[in-house]
Amino acid sequence: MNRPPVNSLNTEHLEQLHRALVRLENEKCRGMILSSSSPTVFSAGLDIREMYKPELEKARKFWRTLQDMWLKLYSTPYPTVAAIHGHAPAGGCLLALSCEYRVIVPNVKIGLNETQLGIVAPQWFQDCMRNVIGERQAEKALIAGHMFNTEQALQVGLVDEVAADKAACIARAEAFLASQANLPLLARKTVKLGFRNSTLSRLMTGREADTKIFIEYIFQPKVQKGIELYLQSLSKKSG
Ligand SMILES: CCCCC/C=C\C/C=C\CC/C=C/CC(=O)SCCNC(=O)CCNC(=O)[C@H](O)C(C)(C)COP(=O)(O)OP(=O)(O)OC[C@H]1O[C@@H](n2cnc3c(N)ncnc32)[C@H](O)[C@@H]1OP(=O)(O)O
Repeated sequence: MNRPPVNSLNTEHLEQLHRALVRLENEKCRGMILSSSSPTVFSAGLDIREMYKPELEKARKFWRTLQDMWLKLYSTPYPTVAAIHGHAPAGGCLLALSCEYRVIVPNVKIGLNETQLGIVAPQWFQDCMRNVIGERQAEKALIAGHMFNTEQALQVGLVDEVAADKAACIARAEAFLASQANLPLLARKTVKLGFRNSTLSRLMTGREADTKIFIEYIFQPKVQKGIELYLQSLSKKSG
């Protein structure tokens, strides 16, 4: 990902990611490392400005593009690793959770923090967390909107490994891909999709309902007010 300053996910960036995933699949790619050009941020999650006083059709397109990108990422036939050498809140955490393996560096925060922002992580975000860290830990983390530090993320199983820095993180991600290289492709893909099928189907069969929930939620005046205040707090911080 290369969308400075924080790889926030707007419609255009989501479309780029989706196109890249389609191309990798068409080219029969043998593995992907999802990484960031930023030295300190993996991805800041959804671009909050896409949800602030949006036009209805633009908001719908934004959400559908996110769904398209995630459905592709979660179901890739090739192995995927997230090299998390920077913070990964909310949608950034979703990207990492959607890969098959996660390597992180020290001093990083990662988690689905939506509750803390006064919004609710959609069901499929929650499913991804549950699938990785289990029901009990996911429930606790989601209710609190907890951001895990590196050590906590490793302890709870949210990530698989800690590497010293970006170079080591990429090297460990490559090592994971190498460990998968000799597995028969069809068998590997079939098992992966078997594990992920119920989560994928839940969104695929409920896409319109999911979009409707998103639209109804973000268009509430009190939610808009919360988004406005959050945006102000973010830009005050950097200003
Ligand atoms: C089961 C039933 C379900 C029902 C569900 C119903 C409805 C669902 C409805 C809504 C769900 C919506 C889901 C949302 C998921 C998300 O991803 S929301 C996004 C959450 N992201 C965050 O909270 C991260 C915020 N950012 C940060 O914490 C920090 O920026 C950082 C990532 C840790 C990096 O810090 P750093 O110090 O390096 O950078 P700055 O903070 O100075 O930021 C630089 C610059 O970037 C802007 N910015 C940061 N994050 C975002 C963002 N996510 N979107 C847009 N812009 C962002 C920041 O404002 C600065 O801008 P500048 O002032 O112009 O320089």
